[in-house]
Amino acid sequence: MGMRTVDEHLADILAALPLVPPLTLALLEARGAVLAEPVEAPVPLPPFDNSAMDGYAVVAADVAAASESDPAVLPVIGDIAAGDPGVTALRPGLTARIMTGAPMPAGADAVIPVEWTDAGTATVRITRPAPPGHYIRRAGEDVLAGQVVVPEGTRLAAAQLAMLAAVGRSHVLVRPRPRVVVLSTGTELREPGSRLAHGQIWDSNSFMLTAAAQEAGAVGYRQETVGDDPEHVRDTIEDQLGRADAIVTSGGVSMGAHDVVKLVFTGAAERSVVFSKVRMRPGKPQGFGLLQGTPIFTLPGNPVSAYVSFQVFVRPALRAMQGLPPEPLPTTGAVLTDDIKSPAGLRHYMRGRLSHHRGTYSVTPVEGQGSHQLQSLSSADALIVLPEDAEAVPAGSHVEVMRMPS
Ligand SMILES: Nc1nc2c(c(=O)[nH]1)N[C@H]1C(S)=C(S)[C@@H](COP(=O)(O)OP(=O)(O)OC[C@H]3O[C@@H](n4cnc5c(N)ncnc54)[C@H](O)[C@@H]3O)O[C@H]1N2
Ligand code: MOO
Repeated sequence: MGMRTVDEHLADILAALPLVPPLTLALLEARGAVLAEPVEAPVPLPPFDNSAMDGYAVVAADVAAASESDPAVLPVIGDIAAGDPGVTALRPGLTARIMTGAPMPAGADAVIPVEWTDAGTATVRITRPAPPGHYIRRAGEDVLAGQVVVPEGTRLAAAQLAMLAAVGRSHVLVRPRPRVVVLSTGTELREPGSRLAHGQIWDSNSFMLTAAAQEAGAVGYRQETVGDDPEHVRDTIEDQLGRADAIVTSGGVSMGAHDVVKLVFTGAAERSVVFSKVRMRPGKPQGFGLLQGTPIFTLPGNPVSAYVSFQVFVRPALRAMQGLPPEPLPTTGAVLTDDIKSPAGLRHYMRGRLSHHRGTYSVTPVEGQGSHQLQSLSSADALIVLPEDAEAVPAGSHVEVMRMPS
């Protein structure tokens, strides 16, 4: 149970994590999942040459001399709508009306937008010339047949789902969002909406951690809180192993006489959970292990400690379980507005508020940096990350800041 650094603790977690097994999902079910196969286009996109405008398909040479004063007048032999092949070929001296997305007829080599014409339906007067190729979208100019359009390891959002549909895929092989079961422990905890007796508080961590799991791209399942009864805690967690890809608990991991999570998993049968002290503030007491192969993160109970622990360890881990790089929250550089002190030897995460002037961020620590002070977390939008060797950091210093999800 020696002290270890944030980086060491995260590296141990990442080394032990399993990947979520891949499965095949329908496209809209796959949003937020990570592609587990490279997807290739079976055909080029567009699949055929087509019109970029509503107008007239022509042989460019027929309109080369057209002008306002001397328009080209051509017979219109029919209409070509998108999805309807209609006219399939055009001889010189003729034209066909064509709509955006409709296939170009053989023989035509340009499209004249309707705005350059009198919009005629039997014959049309064209008042401007166009070079060959004008307003034609060529087959394959978006994607070539056989091209990988979405690589393996891509998280699927709206744009990628569109790409997959556009190459004809209804289902894809993905690593789904991990299912994260969240459990708060503590006999003092009551459900929000119920009455408190002296010494009791409303459970906030399980709501926070479930939402944070969702923000990290996982599926969060909140459990009702459990008291400091080891049997009950063990049974509840074991019951969840079947449906969880990961378990996150809060509370019961420090030095108290009733630190139930620690008690349960320090027993002989469950030695795979390791409890450690990490050189960070807040978030010193941490636990991590595998229960029958399922990762469990036992986070400290102080709400801000639980939040910071989640963002620093659990968020990257959930990404890694889907095969994504284990990146932290998005970070930015900012100029500190106030003098601050930081404990030597610990990585320090302070709640702050970012502001932006003329391309530069500045960050102001918020009042109330105790690990029980949720109001300052709730009013913050950033975590200021102060390295282990920082002690007195004056206003004007450049600091690294993690942006909290909003
Ligand atoms: N003698 C020592 N005491 C403590 C140490 C230590 O090293 N030596 N470490 C302190 C630090 S740092 C932290 S962080 C906490 C971690 O404690 P636990 O993980 O055992 O958490 P609890 O004791 O269960 O709770 C701590 C605190 O947080 C409140 N809490 C817990 N769960 C919730 C919840 N779901 N919603 C809202 N608030 C919650 C709880 O009531 C306590 O006030 O230990 C220090 N002690
Ligand atoms: O580490 Mo505790 O997390 O400082 O409050």
